Amino acid sequence: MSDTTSDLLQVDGLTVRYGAGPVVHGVSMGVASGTVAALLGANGAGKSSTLRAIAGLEPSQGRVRFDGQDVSRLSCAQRFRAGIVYVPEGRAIVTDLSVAENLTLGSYFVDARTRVRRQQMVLEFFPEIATRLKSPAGLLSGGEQQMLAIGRGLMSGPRLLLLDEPSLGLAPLLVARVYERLALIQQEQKLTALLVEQSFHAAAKLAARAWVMRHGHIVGELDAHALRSREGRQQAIDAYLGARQDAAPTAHA
Ligand SMILES: Nc1ncnc2c1ncn2[C@@H]1O[C@H](COP(=O)(O)OP(=O)(O)OP(=O)(O)O)[C@@H](O)[C@H]1O
Repeated sequence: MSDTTSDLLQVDGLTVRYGAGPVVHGVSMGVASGTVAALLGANGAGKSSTLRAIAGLEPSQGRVRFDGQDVSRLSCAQRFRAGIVYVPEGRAIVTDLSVAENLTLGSYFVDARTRVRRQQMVLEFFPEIATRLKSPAGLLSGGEQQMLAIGRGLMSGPRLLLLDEPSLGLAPLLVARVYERLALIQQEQKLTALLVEQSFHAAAKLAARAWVMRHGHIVGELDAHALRSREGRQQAIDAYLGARQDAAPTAHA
């Protein structure tokens, strides 16, 4: 597993349990500063639980280090203030509030000047919502709501963005559009992000590293080369399905 001192996020032996048995079993991973990494896997593999535990939204065992500091005992609010920002799946925006108000929610604790600057930046990345600032967020299309959810995350000035399945429920064209924007943000803002995806295709274009989860375990790790090769794709699919245990993807660090 990747675990170098240059990693902004280091996770060691993370275990999450809701009832008796764990749904995430001792997961370890590292995300380097300025890179996007992905957690891949089928429904119920434990991806969201892992991401939510890193954000401090689920109780967990193991260690989460952020920028060299052990944040394992910090609350989700303290982790948020440290710069760990979780963008939930399902475009969890406040539908009754306007687009502008939703963006403000993401920057509640910053001064007005910073808020204006960040909003300008977000609207440049997502011009689709720039003309809809006064509309109730619930009237946006699915893709626009996802853009708003990511935009709200960016408003808080994240040092690490935790993106829970940005492609969920979107048509392929919209998935491509959302991922294009994420690539642009990564390029221009040197964003560090860990994203959870079921769609290998979507994540493979953006991520520099990925882990495949199955039944709460990491069963494979892919580097940028493997993510973009046909062979790597097949290995990941096999690992998703548990089809060829002997062919699970291996590290290319
Ligand atoms: N709050 C909860 N209480 C009890 N069990 C839960 C809870 N959240 C998730 N689980 C269970 O934990 C396991 C892992 O779920 P998780 O959502 O982390 O998987 P996932 O890989 O993100 O799946 P999906 O892609 O469908 O969201 C599943 O068996 C799920 O039913």
